[in-house]
Amino acid sequence: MTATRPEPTTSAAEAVGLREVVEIRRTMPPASVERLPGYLRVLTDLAARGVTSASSQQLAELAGVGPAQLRKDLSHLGSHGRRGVGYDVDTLRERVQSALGLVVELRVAIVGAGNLGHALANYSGFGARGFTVAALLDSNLALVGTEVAGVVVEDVARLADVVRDLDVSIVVIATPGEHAQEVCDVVVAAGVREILNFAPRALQVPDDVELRSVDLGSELQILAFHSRERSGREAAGL
Ligand SMILES: NC(=O)c1ccc[n+]([C@@H]2O[C@H](COP(=O)([O-])OP(=O)(O)OC[C@H]3O[C@@H](n4cnc5c(N)ncnc54)[C@H](O)[C@@H]3O)[C@@H](O)[C@H]2O)c1
Repeated sequence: MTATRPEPTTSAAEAVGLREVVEIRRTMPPASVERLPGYLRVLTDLAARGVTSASSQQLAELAGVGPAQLRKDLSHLGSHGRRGVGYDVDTLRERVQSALGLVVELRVAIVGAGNLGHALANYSGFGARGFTVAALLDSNLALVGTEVAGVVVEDVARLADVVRDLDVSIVVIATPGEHAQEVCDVVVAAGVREILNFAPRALQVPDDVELRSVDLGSELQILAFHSRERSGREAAGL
């Protein structure tokens, strides 16, 4: 494993302060939290283009939300745009990053180095959003020792060591569904509290573990439902 630990960045933490971050997390409505990654993406793009300030109208348009919604969400961070000037892009970006806990780069391990594991490990966009794929693990010994995107695949039997040694805080499960719960149990036992599951299984985790599941198939089915509904309405002349 060649990955080195990232240097902690303190500027964002200083900008908001740990106690304030805890308070923001406690009081911010979950729906507002869900929109923060979108705001962060917009602010990161603007900063990369050298834009230093932006109005709520501009930010809202880029993020695909209403300006009133955006102002309300950002007010939970204690950020209020200045009339005629708007928001300072760098300061707001630091606040959003800080509220999301991205003051240090978070280290992710992917369990399952198959098609999906490869695709995720090769995705170059994580770095810009505060994540490093630090480890890739698999039970297939033919894959162990091979390299994907500069990361050497480890035996999943070493998961607890890898989590500890590489300071992994988020694990992505990309194994077949029938193995996902056993993998999940090992991940939880290794002390990981944030899990992103791609396997088509409803996983059971303790209350203090945050589990999110991604299911592109369900998303497509929902789009298919809307497509059918629209065709039906059009056919009926409604
Ligand atoms: N959520 C989505 O939108 C979405 C999209 C694509 C795939 N998937 C799911 O992601 C999973 C992976 O898909 P894929 O195409 O990469 O499959 P794949 O068969 O190419 O890869 C699965 C990998 O998991 C490994 N594995 C099996 N059991 C394991 C265990 N106990 N511990 C560690 N590794 C183990 C296998 O050796 C293999 O390398 C599947 O469950 C699939 O249904 C979900």
